[in-house]
Amino acid sequence: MKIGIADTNFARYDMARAAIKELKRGCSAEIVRYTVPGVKDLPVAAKILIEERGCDLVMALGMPGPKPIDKTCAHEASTGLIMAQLMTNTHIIEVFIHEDEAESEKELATLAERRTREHAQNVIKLLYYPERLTREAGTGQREGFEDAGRVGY
Ligand SMILES: Cc1nc2c(=O)[nH]c(=O)nc-2n(C[C@H](O)[C@H](O)[C@H](O)CO)c1C
Repeated sequence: MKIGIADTNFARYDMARAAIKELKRGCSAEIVRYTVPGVKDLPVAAKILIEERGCDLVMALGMPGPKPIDKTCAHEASTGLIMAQLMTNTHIIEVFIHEDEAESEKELATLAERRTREHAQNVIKLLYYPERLTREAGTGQREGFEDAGRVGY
C-alpha cells in the first residue's frame, strides 16, 4: 500500500509531520510526500501522486487563511480535489484547518495536530479496516473537536 501526503508551505503548522507519525503508528504503508505552495496547488499534486507515483490514497493537507479571498481559494481547492477524486477513482482525504476555527495560535496548533491525526486514522480504516468505518456510521464523528454523537437513541 502507498499513501500520498500533499501539503503546503502556506500552512502555519507541519500537518504532514502529524499525518506521517500517525500513519506510521497504525500501518506499514509506504508514504510519499509532495509539498506545494498553497491549497489551490493540492489537486494536481494529489493527481500526480496517484497517477505517476502510484499512491492508493492521498491526504491533502492545507490551511486556508481567515480572509474572504482565502475562503474562496479553499472552496476552489475543494472543488479541484473532488474533481481529482472523480478523475482517478481514488480517495483524496481533504484535511483543511481554517485559521479562524481557532481563537489562539496554541489552539490552532492543537486543532491542526488533532484533526490531521484523526483523519490519518480514518485513512488507515479506509484502506485496511473498512468495516470499522461502517461500525461508526451514524455516530457523529468529528475530527479535531469532540464528536457530536448520535441522535434519536
Ligand atoms: C489568497 C490565498 N489564500 C491561500 C490560503 O488561504 N491558503 C493556501 O494554502 N493558499 C492560499 N493561496 C495560495 C494558492 O493556494 C496557490 O498556492 C497560489 O495561487 C499559486 O497557485 C492564496 C493565493
